[in-house]
Amino acid sequence: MSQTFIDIKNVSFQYEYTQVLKNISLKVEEGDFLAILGPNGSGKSTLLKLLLGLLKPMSGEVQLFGQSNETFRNREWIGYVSQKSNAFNSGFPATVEEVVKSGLTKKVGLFKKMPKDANVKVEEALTSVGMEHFRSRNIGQLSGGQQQRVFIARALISDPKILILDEPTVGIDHENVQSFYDMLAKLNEEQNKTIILVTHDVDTVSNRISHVACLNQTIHFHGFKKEFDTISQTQLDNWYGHSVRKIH
Ligand SMILES: Nc1ncnc2c1ncn2[C@@H]1O[C@H](COP(=O)(O)OP(=O)(O)OP(=O)(O)O)[C@@H](O)[C@H]1O
Repeated sequence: MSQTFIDIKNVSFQYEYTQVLKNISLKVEEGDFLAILGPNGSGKSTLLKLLLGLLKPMSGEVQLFGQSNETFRNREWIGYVSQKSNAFNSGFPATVEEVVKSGLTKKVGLFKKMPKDANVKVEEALTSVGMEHFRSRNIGQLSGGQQQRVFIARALISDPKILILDEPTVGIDHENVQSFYDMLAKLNEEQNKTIILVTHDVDTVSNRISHVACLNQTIHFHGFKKEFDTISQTQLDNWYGHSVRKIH
């Protein structure tokens, strides 16, 4: 039986004056490949920050691997790639290898020595995202989509159980979005990574995803991708507050 990795129980959150999330309940099981969809400002990044323990709910509780987020210590089990991580200018002085290796500091600590097999781990992580031939390249000389893959490799190097990606397809052109999802699906299927990705773009939700959650202050829908496909355009427009395109 699969294990519940994330259990969000009736969580509400507000910044000083703005109520952002109301009574959110959501479970993520081991092996899920979940897309969280919602318009700009619907609370997606805030929800991720609550999951990562960067914010605390006003009410309700977030449990990670059966433990309260407050006391959860195995942070290396969760790999996170933030929004706009792929925004280096061409002169940025770091190679792909250096960027990926820096992901190990989460596991070994900032001032500890790198493990002997660090180079092998870099190779494995880069191969997982199809970037093994770019190891010596300067990070700033890669395209947005290639940089995004490198940051996923950086998150993968500490062998997380969950990979959380905030709007990873922003800046990737349409032809490459599908191969990007294929790469994520491979991580999900072959390496059993549970994946949560956030996007405000209904268009980019690929069939490779197993589950979809629609968020706009509350969770309007959470279920299998094939159930999501049966939701009417009008219903989606209502949740979004404006017209959205759903492309099959
Ligand atoms: N630090 C903050 N202080 C006050 N309000 C904030 C803060 N961060 C976000 N907000 C507000 O909370 C709401 C939700 O923001 P959030 O970034 O979670 O939305 P989002 O769904 O990720 O949006 P986007 O798709 O544009 O990235 C917005 O109205 C935003 O202006």
